[in-house]
Amino acid sequence: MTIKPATPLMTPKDAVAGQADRRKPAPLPRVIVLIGLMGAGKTTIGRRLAHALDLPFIDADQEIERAAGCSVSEIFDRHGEAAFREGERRVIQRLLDGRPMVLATGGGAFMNPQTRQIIRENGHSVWLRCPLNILRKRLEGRPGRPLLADGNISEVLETLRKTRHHIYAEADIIVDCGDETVRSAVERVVTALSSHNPPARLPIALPDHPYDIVIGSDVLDRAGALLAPILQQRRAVIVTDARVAPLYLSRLEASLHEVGFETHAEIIPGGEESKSFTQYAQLCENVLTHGVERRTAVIGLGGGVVGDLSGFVAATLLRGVPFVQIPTTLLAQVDSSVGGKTGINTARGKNLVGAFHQPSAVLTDTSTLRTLPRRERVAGYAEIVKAGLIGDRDLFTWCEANGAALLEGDEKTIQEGVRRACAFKASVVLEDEREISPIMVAPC
Ligand SMILES: Nc1ncnc2c1ncn2[C@@H]1O[C@H](COP(=O)(O)OP(=O)(O)OP(=O)(O)O)[C@@H](O)[C@H]1O
Ligand SMILES: O=C(O)C1=C[C@@H](O)[C@@H](O)[C@H](O)C1
Ligand SMILES: [Mg+2]
Repeated sequence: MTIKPATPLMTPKDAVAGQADRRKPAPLPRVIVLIGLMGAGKTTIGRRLAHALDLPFIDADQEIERAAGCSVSEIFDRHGEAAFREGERRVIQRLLDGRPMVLATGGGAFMNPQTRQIIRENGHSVWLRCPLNILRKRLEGRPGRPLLADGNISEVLETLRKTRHHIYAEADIIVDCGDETVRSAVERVVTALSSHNPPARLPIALPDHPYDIVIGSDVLDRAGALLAPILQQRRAVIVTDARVAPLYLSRLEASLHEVGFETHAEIIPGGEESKSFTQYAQLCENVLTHGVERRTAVIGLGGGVVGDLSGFVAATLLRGVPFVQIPTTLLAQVDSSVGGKTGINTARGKNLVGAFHQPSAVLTDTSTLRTLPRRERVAGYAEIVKAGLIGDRDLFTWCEANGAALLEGDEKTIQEGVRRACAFKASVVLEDEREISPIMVAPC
């Protein structure tokens, strides 16, 4: 079997953040983009933050004013809000060219999907989240903000909160700012930036269906922010089992709700018996009764049984809906969640009815392994060793040096093991996505 060279394991952004070598403390990000409602302090905090980090400071509103030769209010008056928004998008695109800086955006900038994508690709976004009563006090009697020109400030702010907070929640980092001094707000942002530990991303470069395996600790709490840019609809059906649900379902739901997802959960009994025609039919009926559309995602939260069954439901409901895997056993993290194989068992054997259905993303939260019995962890580790034995000498050598720490539950070591095993498996999948070559069909 020929193994393709490993796919790039890190996005440039992760590499900048120091993910390439986990032994070194991550350096602070060098392109920091502040977002949040009017009056949150993006300009004020941003200027001081840039000074503290010895970075240039740029205020997008001021850049737009300079380019237009008039104030934001005058742009709104003369050309209308749509023209301002278009100018804002162009200015931010021009500014974020890789140069290190602290960029304070206007309150509406992050609402534009293209601008969000530019920020995501080129910087680290920080949402300055501030209670509305404080914003109101700061903004009262201060001209220059056209959205507040006519209308009651509290009402305008409440409308903006409703329409914007769930989008701001997609930021890489959220910092709660209140009535403290600007200095302590800056300190808070610096602390958040230095403790920020972005997950590693392993791109699976399938020609027709590329996606990422995102690996990190507490990824579950950021699931909403990670999935919102990928999924076409903020609606999802979560499938999980009776053991996993009390442990992790509410955290997943909370992170999805934070970015405006509507969710419905289906809880199946744990164990291999659930990979049956009966359970499959029941699940399909339940989901259809609840209501599902072509763009509604099915999210499998659990081990291999949940992943295989929910994946098959996703592959077949309405002839296929988007699917997300959130594997919570080590075995599922290194094996069944990679490759798009879904299915159920029949009386004649395991996995005999199923489909290839690649996920839109795999979110691997290694902190969920803390509640996994050691026996299950050993089973997952055996799969990592197997990958090393059959085709990845470096991985096997890595296991010899790090196996004990992994089995002890050291999370950084687990993340590295998962990443290496998934990279190996991904190279096999890229070679032969549908397991057509004879070697792939062999039971290994
Ligand atoms: N702790 C604080 N953090 C941030 N700003 C504060 C703080 N205390 C007072 N302010 C004041 O709040 C006002 C609003 O701040 P600023 O103009 O920086 O907000 P902004 O987020 O840039 O708003 P906009 O989106 O309208 O540009 C300023 O007058 C600032 O001095
Ligand atoms: O919240 C907003 O939409 C705005 C905020 C300001 O920074 C300016 O960009 C403009 O007044 C619009
Ligand atoms: Mg400002």
